[in-house]
Amino acid sequence: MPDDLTPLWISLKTASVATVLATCLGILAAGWMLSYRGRARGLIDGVLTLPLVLPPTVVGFLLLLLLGKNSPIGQALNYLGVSPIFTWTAAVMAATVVAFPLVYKTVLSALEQLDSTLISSARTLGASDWRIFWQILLPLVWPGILAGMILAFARALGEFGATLMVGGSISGVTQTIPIAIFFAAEAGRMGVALAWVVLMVLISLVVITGIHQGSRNALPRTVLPQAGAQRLFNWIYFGTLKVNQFGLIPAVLTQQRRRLGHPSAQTTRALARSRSPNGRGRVPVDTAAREPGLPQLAVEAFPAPQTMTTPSSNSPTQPQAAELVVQIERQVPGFDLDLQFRTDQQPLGLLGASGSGKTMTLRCIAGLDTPSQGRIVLNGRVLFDSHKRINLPSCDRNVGIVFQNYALFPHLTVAQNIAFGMAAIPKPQRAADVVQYLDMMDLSGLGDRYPHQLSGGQQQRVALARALAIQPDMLLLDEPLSALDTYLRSHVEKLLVEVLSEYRGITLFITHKLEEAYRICTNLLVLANGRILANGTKEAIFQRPPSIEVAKVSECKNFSRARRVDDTHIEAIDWTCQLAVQAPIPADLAYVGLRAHHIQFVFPGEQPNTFPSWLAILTETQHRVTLYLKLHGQPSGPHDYHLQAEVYREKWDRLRHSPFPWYICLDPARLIVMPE
Ligand SMILES: Nc1ncnc2c1ncn2[C@@H]1O[C@H](COP(=O)(O)OP(=O)(O)OP(=O)(O)O)[C@@H](O)[C@H]1O
Repeated sequence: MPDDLTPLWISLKTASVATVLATCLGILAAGWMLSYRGRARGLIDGVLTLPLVLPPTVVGFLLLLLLGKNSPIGQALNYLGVSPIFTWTAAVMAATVVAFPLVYKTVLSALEQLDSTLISSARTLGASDWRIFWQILLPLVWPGILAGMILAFARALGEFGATLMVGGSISGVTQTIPIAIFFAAEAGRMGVALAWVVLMVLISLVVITGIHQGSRNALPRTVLPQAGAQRLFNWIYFGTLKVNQFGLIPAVLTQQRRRLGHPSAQTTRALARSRSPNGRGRVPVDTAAREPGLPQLAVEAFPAPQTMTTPSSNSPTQPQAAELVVQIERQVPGFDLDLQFRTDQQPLGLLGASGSGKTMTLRCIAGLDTPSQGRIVLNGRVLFDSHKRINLPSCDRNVGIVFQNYALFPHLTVAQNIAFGMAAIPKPQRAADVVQYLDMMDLSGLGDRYPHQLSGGQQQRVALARALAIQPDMLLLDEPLSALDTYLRSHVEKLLVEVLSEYRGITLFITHKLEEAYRICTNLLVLANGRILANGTKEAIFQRPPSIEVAKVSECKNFSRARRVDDTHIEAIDWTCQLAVQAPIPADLAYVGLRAHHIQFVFPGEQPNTFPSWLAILTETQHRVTLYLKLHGQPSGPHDYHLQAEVYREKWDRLRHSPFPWYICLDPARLIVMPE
């Protein structure tokens, strides 16, 4: 056994201080690197990682060059009467430098694996980069940080070469265990060296066990809130440091529930009503970039009704109509977005095939993406103007966004999620608001749960409540129902329709499903390849699609090339028939279309455009049957058909027993004529 244990205490002291320093520097460097997208990223990352791959003696030599008496830094320190070389400080520096990359790399990879929509959500909820870092990123990568710290401690504890170079082997000052082992072995004191080795092995085993535990905690994000380390972190951040912002909410919620006596859903729906076009947003009116010539924004355009107990109700002023004007271009490799549209308070549905640019449009409007050029004006407030170099950060746009994957903060409770964007509202009022949002979204009693303890539909309602809670001037809903099953979808959709009917701001609703857009939205914007194909009321787009592309997006199933015969007749080339039409025939007529459910089964000679048809094949759902019909003659196989007709089961049950041919009427009033 060694007679002098000071190397043990020096090692532990040095490794502990170095771990703390390396952790602070590593977290800061990783946080900065996460947002840095410059060209030098690879080079900077390489430099920061270098101590991990360089031999420790090289690191020590470089430190000597940097801090030695002949270096500018060394001379400056000398001038100040400080000389770190061959002191305990030098040993700490050496250990910090070699341990730093382990924290930096571990934290950076943990940050990079985080769902980016969490950061986007936090931004649109008004959080600054600093707040996002402390309240979202850091808690979520806490297990990763822990693992990085343990690795850093192990590395610092075993440090030898660099320490020897800059700290030397001063007994009782810089002589750590590895140095003590080296000199004991060199002096032939093998027993002492062995005793130090056994001690190091024991310490290393403890560290390895710690790493194992740390990595177990770091695994599934959904179990994080249950993890002890995460609880501790939440307690530190949200229970102590941020107690005023979050920690009190559950307690206040309970009090408020009692005080408010569970306000009825009817009453609390009034919350949505208060979302005026320029409601009580976080962006102070006078600090927002303003469209020249446009009237001053009303801060509280739609006063809350008497029953409403919303917190931040200011005195009512003159309402101003909600309006969003978008004129943007965005070029990325392989895709070119070029849009111009204007919308008002009526919900606008963005329809289009996958990759048509719907999400990119939303991200540009929310400030999560920057258009190459153009301008975006919301209620007279210029959010983006490439000519005037205006680009409001998303935290100042007052735009609520709901993502397809909900993007709820997994380490915060439901109440804390909803309250996240309400930092500017006084605490008691904020707590009352949260209660009302929970009630409004039929989530009463779930405020203390974590997102992973909720069903998909409940999570989506929390996401909607969280977006509404910032009282946004605009709601952006990116396929909010697509991850839900049929039952939940119709439930959440009903709630959404109710909320939107009360909401006074702009709503953009992205979906692939025409029926969903039709039920929720008043107007539709049809996109393809980054361009607008159609923009108008849903009825107009549905009844008179301006092109075959729009007709296809609007789920028209039957098309034929067409030629004009006279003012009221066309020839349907693919259907091999002449058709009477009611709509004006465009000069450059190219196609005729008919929706599957508009095909009627009639008696011969009853109506115009009636033709005999035979069944090629059919498909069925529980309610509807799709019949693939061949006109004028019997089909040669299942793929030989002209038209698809959709009928309800009851109709099919009557029709199926009728002998062929079945006579179908292509109603002149229903035929869609489309130009080239
Ligand atoms: N940051 C980016 N860099 C390069 N290409 C991008 C970027 N963001 C989007 N794109 C491309 O732009 C196109 C439009 O993407 P976008 O996500 O807007 O489509 P979408 O209509 O929302 O599709 P979906 O309905 O599948 O979500 C796609 O081809 C996509 O690959």
